[in-house]
Amino acid sequence: MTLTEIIGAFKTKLNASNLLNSLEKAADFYGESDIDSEMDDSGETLKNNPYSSSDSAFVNNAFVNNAFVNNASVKSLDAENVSGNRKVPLIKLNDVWKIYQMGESDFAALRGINLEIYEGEFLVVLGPSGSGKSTLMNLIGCLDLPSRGTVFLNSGDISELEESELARIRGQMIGFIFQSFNLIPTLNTLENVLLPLEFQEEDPHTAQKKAAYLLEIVGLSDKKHNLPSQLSGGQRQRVAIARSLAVNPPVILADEPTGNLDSKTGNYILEFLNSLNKKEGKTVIIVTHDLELIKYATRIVYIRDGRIEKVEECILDEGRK
Ligand SMILES: Nc1ncnc2c1ncn2[C@@H]1O[C@H](COP(=O)(O)OP(=O)(O)OP(=O)(O)O)[C@@H](O)[C@H]1O
Repeated sequence: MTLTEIIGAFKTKLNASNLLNSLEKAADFYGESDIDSEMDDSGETLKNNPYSSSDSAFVNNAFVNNAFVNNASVKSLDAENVSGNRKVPLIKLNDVWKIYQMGESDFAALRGINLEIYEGEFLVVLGPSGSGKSTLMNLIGCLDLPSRGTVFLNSGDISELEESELARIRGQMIGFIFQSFNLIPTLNTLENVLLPLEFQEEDPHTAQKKAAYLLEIVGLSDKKHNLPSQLSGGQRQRVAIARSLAVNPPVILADEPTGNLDSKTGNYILEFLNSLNKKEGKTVIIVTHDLELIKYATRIVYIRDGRIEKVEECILDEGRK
């Protein structure tokens, strides 16, 4: 199987019926009332959902059964090599160290991290400023490589991959939501959301429809032609979320997603991520120092001074689903 075929197997659709709750929340939040008109008679599909033509369900078992890379030289943790019925982790960090050079001296930002992350988790990584959260997120998101130890992404050792392969996996598998939004200042809202689709060489007409659809989901249909500088912080964050969802990635990594937002917008964004996790089955990984976020977590990883201090499993009650 080629890398393209493997990635193709992971490309999934946004399930329209499952998105309705998110849309309804968005409608409530922004005081819009025309969302119902988008539904067909059964109330289950959105007429204009450009993601609904795909034929695969979101949670695809292929995701846990295939390595990213069909390369004999890559260390593999194939299902057959795992004893019993234990699931194969989507992401696995094995004794990971990150050491930054500081002039003559070295600084170890991560010191022997061991962590397994499974498909469908809502993982919250909590820790004080400087504890290594962003460094950890960069490694989980294949944006950086460890100084020592190994990062496996769906059983493939990422350090064995060419940068071009890593970039491709990042582009198609992982939606990043950063504190700084990372929007391109010279591109308007629509163009920013179109960017990853163009990178993926999506057909221009479909790409336009997808971008418009996502801006509708995040309540910014009327801001398509605004530049980032003409948006509020919360609106920029919502554009960043729309862009991160454009290629429908199965994994969403967020670094302080509510960082500088007012509490209403922050809550809306968290509810939206929660909905993507609980209803769409997307794996959500958030690094933060905000204790408020733990109410959404299925697991909490506490990090301090570059080490995992403790890991807590969370049992969700009905009200938090
Ligand atoms: N490129 C770098 N060079 C040197 N030191 C770095 C570099 N990046 C991060 N560090 C150091 O590594 C440590 C961990 O940084 P990191 O950004 O991961 O922390 P954090 O937990 O995300 O902090 P915050 O919550 O303030 O964003 C800090 O002491 C930081 O100063």
